Amino acid sequence: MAATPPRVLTIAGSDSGGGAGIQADLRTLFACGVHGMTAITAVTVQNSLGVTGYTEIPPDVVAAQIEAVASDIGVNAAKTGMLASAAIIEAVAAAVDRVDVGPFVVDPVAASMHGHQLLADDALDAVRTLLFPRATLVTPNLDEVRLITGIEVRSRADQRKAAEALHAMGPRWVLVKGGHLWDDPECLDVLYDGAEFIELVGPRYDVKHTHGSGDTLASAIASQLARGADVPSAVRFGKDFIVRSVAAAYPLGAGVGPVSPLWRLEG
Ligand SMILES: Nc1ncnc2c1ncn2[C@@H]1O[C@H](COP(=O)(O)OP(=O)(O)O)[C@@H](O)[C@H]1O
Ligand SMILES: Cc1ncc(COP(=O)(O)OP(=O)(O)O)c(N)n1
Repeated sequence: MAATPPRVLTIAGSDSGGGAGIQADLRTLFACGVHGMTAITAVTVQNSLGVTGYTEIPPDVVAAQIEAVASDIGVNAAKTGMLASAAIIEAVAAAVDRVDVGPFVVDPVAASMHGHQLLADDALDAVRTLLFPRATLVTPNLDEVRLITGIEVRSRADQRKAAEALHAMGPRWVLVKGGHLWDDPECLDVLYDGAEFIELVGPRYDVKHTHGSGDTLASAIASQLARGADVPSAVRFGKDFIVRSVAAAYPLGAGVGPVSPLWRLEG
């Protein structure tokens, strides 16, 4: 009998195309050698061309999924993705107060890469006041930074200003991802704990297929937090993991294909 691996809970939406959301999280968690568990928040109708609709899961069912796995299996780290509504965020915040989910990574997913809204407008306040203060780490992209703080990031210096503004909302660590800083020849992500800035620099690959990159990064980070890594080490692992996964991205359908963690299972 094998030993039980670390256990990671993802609280996120389903992507029927398999590129992002719960599907990307489980694929990444498996590739990182941990046991993945799910609290599904919404079922999206999605393919490589975008999202055409979604149905939300009732908030009490989202909370019940979290409590069911935490009370029996145990959770060494958790991450969030699409949470859809203020009511679901309220249910998630209350659930993670009731049970121990370990380090809590909040990826404040607001829209798909094609621009389809995945979070209600009136839920932003709940992200700021209910999720961020409970987070070990928040991982917004630059669109999410603008929605949450009002700061338009146009440079690496702006990324630091945004990190300070986000940190003031209560998370222990902030990772401002720089994938959308299109003019930057590299992809710089800035990690901040209120005292020190840590720059994670990676190449910017000229690829179309980057669907699910945010989910893959946050899941890879959560896998290391579940193993007991500190946040800077977990984020360094995640950055290396996403760079290799973007390099391994593949075409799918007529639109944008997914980044792929399968490189980790090969050879
Ligand atoms: N073309 C790319 N080449 C290499 N790394 C990338 C590329 N695009 C994004 N990344 C990296 O993928 C991660 C997610 O990036 P980002 O696009 O900013 O967020 P999101 O996927 O949530 O929109 C970050 O670590 C970022 O630096
Ligand atoms: C169900 C679901 N969750 C999250 C996303 C966002 O993924 P994507 O569109 O690839 O955007 P980024 O990963 O770049 O933030 C989604 N589309 N569906």
